[in-house]
Amino acid sequence: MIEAEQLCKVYPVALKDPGLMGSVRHFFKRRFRDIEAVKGVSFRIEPGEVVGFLGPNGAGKTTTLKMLTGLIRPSSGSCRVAGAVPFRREPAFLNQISLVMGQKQQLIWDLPALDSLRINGAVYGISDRDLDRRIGELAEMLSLQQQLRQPVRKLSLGERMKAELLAALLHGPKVLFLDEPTLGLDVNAQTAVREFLATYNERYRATILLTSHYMADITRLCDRVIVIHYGSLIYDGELDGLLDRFAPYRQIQLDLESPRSPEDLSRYGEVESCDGLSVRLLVKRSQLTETVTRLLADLPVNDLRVEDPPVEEVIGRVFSAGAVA
Ligand SMILES: Nc1ncnc2c1ncn2[C@@H]1O[C@H](COP(=O)(O)OP(=O)(O)OP(=O)(O)O)[C@@H](O)[C@H]1O
Repeated sequence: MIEAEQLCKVYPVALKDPGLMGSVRHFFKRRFRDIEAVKGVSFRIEPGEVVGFLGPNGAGKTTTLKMLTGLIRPSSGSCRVAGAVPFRREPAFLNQISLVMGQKQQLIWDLPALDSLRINGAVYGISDRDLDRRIGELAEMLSLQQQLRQPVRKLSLGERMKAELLAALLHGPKVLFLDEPTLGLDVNAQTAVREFLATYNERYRATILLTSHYMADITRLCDRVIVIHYGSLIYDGELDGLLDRFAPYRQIQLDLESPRSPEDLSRYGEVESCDGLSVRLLVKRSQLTETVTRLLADLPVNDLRVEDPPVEEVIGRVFSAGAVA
């Protein structure tokens, strides 16, 4: 459904010195610098897959999404989405895709969302009957029936994002590109959007490529993740595989009956924190059983818990390692 082959994007950026003299010089002699935002990225996504697209700020995620949706042309390489070349922006292609950007909105601020939805319906040539049915179906899935009659500016951020999703899905796209769909939402609204996307994918088998800085979105929705860093692909595979590979440590949380010094504890593993009775140790996965046995034998342990480090931390480690899968 989505194929990218050695996709590259170079942005020429004008260089201008500050101040009036800088502007004058720039007027007569323009200088440019090339920014390689995406450098030879290749991947393939099958119909119905939900794939997380991860990378630190400036990695090239939005640029890649813009190329896949035909908003910008690749500098080199090629891509196909739903069998079409995105940059040609043919109606048959546009009818099959949707792009939702968390920080951009398409609904008209002063009108009720329902009016914007009717405009979208007309743009996509959806009959009134089909449009009403589709709005009803999606509004029910999003629990948004009441709010559609209010001006968009009066909706909460979460309600607005739900209405944006409704607008983006009116024409029943087969491929959905989501750029930070839960950005800035509170925890409840994030969960609602996430659950809606999971149900939508299950019900309609839509293919979804999703970027998000919230790991809960990724762990709930995506089995597979693609990670890019400085414009290059550094991992494409199962989320679990990524965690196994980049989380070789496990965390042991200890409650002790009598305090021990960090120096004492360092022979069991890396001491992450130690405030007397409560201790957090990092231990290599391969040495976990042996270390737990030693801790229980040597120390007055009241309670012991073994935990995986948070996914955010693991992904952070992947970014800084910049390793290729
Ligand atoms: N229109 C543009 N002109 C020049 N440079 C650009 C343009 N758009 C993006 N860039 C640069 O390309 C690089 C990749 O940007 P992009 O927005 O694709 O990253 P991103 O992974 O989506 O980041 P974020 O997570 O912060 O949204 C950045 O260095 C950015 O400054």
